[in-house]
Amino acid sequence: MRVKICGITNYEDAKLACDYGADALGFVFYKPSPRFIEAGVAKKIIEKLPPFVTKVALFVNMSAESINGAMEFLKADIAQIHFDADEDFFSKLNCKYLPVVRAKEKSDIDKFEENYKIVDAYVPEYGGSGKRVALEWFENRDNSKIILAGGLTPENVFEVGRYGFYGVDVSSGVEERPGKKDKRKLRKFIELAKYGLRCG
Ligand SMILES: O=C(O)c1ccccc1N[C@@H]1O[C@H](COP(=O)(O)O)[C@@H](O)[C@H]1O
Repeated sequence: MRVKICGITNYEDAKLACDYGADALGFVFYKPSPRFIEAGVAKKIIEKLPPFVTKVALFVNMSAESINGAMEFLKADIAQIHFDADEDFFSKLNCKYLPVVRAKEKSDIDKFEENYKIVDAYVPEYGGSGKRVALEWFENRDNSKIILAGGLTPENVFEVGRYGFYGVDVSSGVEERPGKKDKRKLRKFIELAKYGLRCG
């Protein structure tokens, strides 16, 4: 499984995640989040990252025009659209994007059927809440275009291996405090998600 580590706020955490084998890093451009990062700071981190790590910029409730501008400035690879948006909105984006389904019920996970997408648990406030999606919703279906998010930790990531997800996305579950990653949790999460599950 591919692993995205979200909520990167500093180069030290970004470097550690890359060294441990993360496939993607996420930067949160949503001011109320404790993981919010200024665009200028994120840009400097992105410039230093290795070429084979995908740089993801996460947006909440922003216009397509503002997101296009931010993506151009950041030189990030993918925009994570962490709010409900319609086709008209997506058609205005000039960049690669990942829609997020904030799932309240099982039928929600079928949205954006043709796209790669993130499925996160619905919470009224946005993101990084640690709330989980019900895993039984993913039984007996093709999950190969789904990146599972929501409440994943080094302790529970082994549970998701058998569902055939494209990847997993974690933010709060690998932190020592909001906005700061925990070295041991980062390493354990990435190793278990990427390699541990194959043998187990
Ligand atoms: O990480 C944040 O602070 C955040 C803020 C606003 C929207 C989304 C956010 N993070 C995303 O939320 C999910 C689940 O996070 P967690 O692992 O449960 O803490 C994930 O997709 C993050 O990218």
